[in-house]
Amino acid sequence: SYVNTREILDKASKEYYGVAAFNINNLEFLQAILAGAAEKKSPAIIETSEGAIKYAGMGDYFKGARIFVNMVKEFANDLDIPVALHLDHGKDFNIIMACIKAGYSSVMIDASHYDFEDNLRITKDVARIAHAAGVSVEAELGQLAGIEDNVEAAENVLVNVDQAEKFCAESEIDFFAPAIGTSHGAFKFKGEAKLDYDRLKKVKEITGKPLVLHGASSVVQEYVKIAEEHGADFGGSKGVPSDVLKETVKFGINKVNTDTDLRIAYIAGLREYLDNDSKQFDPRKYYKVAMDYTKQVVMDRIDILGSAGKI
Ligand SMILES: O=C(COP(=O)(O)O)N(O)CCCCO
Ligand code: NA
Ligand SMILES: [Zn+2]
Repeated sequence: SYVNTREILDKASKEYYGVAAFNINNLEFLQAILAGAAEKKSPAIIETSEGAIKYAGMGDYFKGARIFVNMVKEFANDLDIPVALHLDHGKDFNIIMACIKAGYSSVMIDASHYDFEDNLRITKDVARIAHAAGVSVEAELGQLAGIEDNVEAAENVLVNVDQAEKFCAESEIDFFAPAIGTSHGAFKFKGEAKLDYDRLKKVKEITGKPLVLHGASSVVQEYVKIAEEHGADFGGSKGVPSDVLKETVKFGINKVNTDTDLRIAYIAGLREYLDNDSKQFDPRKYYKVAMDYTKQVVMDRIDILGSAGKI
C-alpha cells in the first residue's frame, strides 16, 4: 500500500531498525527495489532527487513528479508492503510544491547550505505547507562533502547538537538528517570510515525524532569488482562499511539514503551482460542482470538494516 513516510519511520524509530530510502531515476530501478522489498516483506521508501524529476519529465518537473507518483502508486496499491515516495534534497521551492501537489508521501527541504536562522525559517515555511497537505517533512543540519547530481558542498560540516535541539523543536519537521561525517557518492573516505557516533547519540536523545543518514551507501566491492572486470574504473571507491551502518542504526538512524550502491550494482550487471551477449538488443533482456544485481543489493541492505518482516 502507498503510505505517508511517517507511518514507516515512526515505527522504525520506536523499534530501532533502519529502513533504506532508495533513489530512482527510471522504471527499472523501481521494479528492482520493489521486488527486493516485497521478497523481504520490508517497508520501502522510494526517493527521487530534483534531477530525477526533471529527467523523468524531460524538463517539466510537474510532469516528472506526477510520473513518479503514478508509477509508485500503481505498484504499491498491489503490494502488501508499505511504500512511500519521498523528494530527496528538495531545494527549489517550486519543485517541492510540485511534489506536494502530485501526491508525494514526504519532501526534504534541504536548506542546509544557508546559515542556521535562514535554514530554520525556510524549513518552518515548508513544514507548515507540507503538513497542511498531509505530507511529512525531512530537513538537515550540517553539510556533507561530495558532489552528486545537483547536490554539492565544499567540505564536511558536522551537525551542532545545540542547534539540532532548537531546529527540531521549532521547525516542526518529522525526520531529521544530522551530518555526522558521511558524504555523497562512491569516494566517501580517504582512510578509515569514521562517523561521529557521540554526536548522533546526543541528537537522538535530544530530538527523539526518526533520524536520516545521508551518504550511507556501502560501495559494495563485490559489484565494484564485476564492473571493473568489464571496463569500469572505480579505483579508490569506499563507502560506509555494513558494521558501521549497523552502529548508526543502534544509535538512532532510521532512514538510510542509498543511491550509489544501486547505481554500481546496475552498471556492473549491464557491463557484464553487454560483454557476454553481442547479439542481444532487447532492453528487457540486456537490463535483466542489472536489475537482478540491484534487487540483490536491496535485499542485502534490508538484512543489514533490520527492516525485513517489519510490515
Ligand atoms: O544521501 C544520499 C545517498 O548517497 P549515496 O548513495 O551516494 O551514499 N542521497 O540523498 C542520494 C542522492 C544524492 C544526490 O544524488
Ligand atoms: Na532525503
Ligand atoms: Zn543525501
